[in-house]
Amino acid sequence: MPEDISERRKNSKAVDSNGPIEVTCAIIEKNGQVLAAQRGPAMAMPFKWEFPGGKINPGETPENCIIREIKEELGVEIQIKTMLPPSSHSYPDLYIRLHPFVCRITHGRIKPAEHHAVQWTAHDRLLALEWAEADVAVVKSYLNYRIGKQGI
Ligand SMILES: Nc1nc2c([nH]c(=O)n2[C@@H]2O[C@H](COP(=O)(O)OP(=O)(O)OP(=O)(O)O)[C@@H](O)[C@H]2O)c(=O)[nH]1
Repeated sequence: MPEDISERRKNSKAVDSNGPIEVTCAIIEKNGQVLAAQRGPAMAMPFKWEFPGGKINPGETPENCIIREIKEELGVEIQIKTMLPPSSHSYPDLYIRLHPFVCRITHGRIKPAEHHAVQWTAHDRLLALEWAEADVAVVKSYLNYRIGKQGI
């Protein structure tokens, strides 16, 4: 991976306190589609679409974080296929860095515990969704990755 987050966390408290909140997200693939998740009405950015995931806990690797978050949020186990480059975004009150993992489900049936809705979405429909701002760059990065891999 391009950057060792836990190493950076250990080495620099100052960078940490001013740096982005590190968030993992899962781009879960199945049959040429991707799972998008819709935020609920009571959440920040209500009804925006995002990739399931969440904040990296202290001492946790990004890989362990995404596996834990997907179990908590969707009730399934995943296998990581690859990771895409991290993508930073500043909201007015929040600075985050998203760490996207391309994954597949290995066990279980999806049962969303936190999201308003989830939707399998074809690649050519992805950009039509109303994504949380930070995710637009992630979607584009994913589509470029797919084009580079095999064409879509
Ligand atoms: N999980 C996730 N969070 C995203 C995405 N895009 C994006 O801007 N975010 C933001 O990143 C932050 C992640 O927080 P979260 O609420 O999902 O993480 P969490 O479950 O660990 O949080 P919590 O324990 O505080 O509830 C939120 O402010 C969320 O709005 C995305 O694609 N996936």
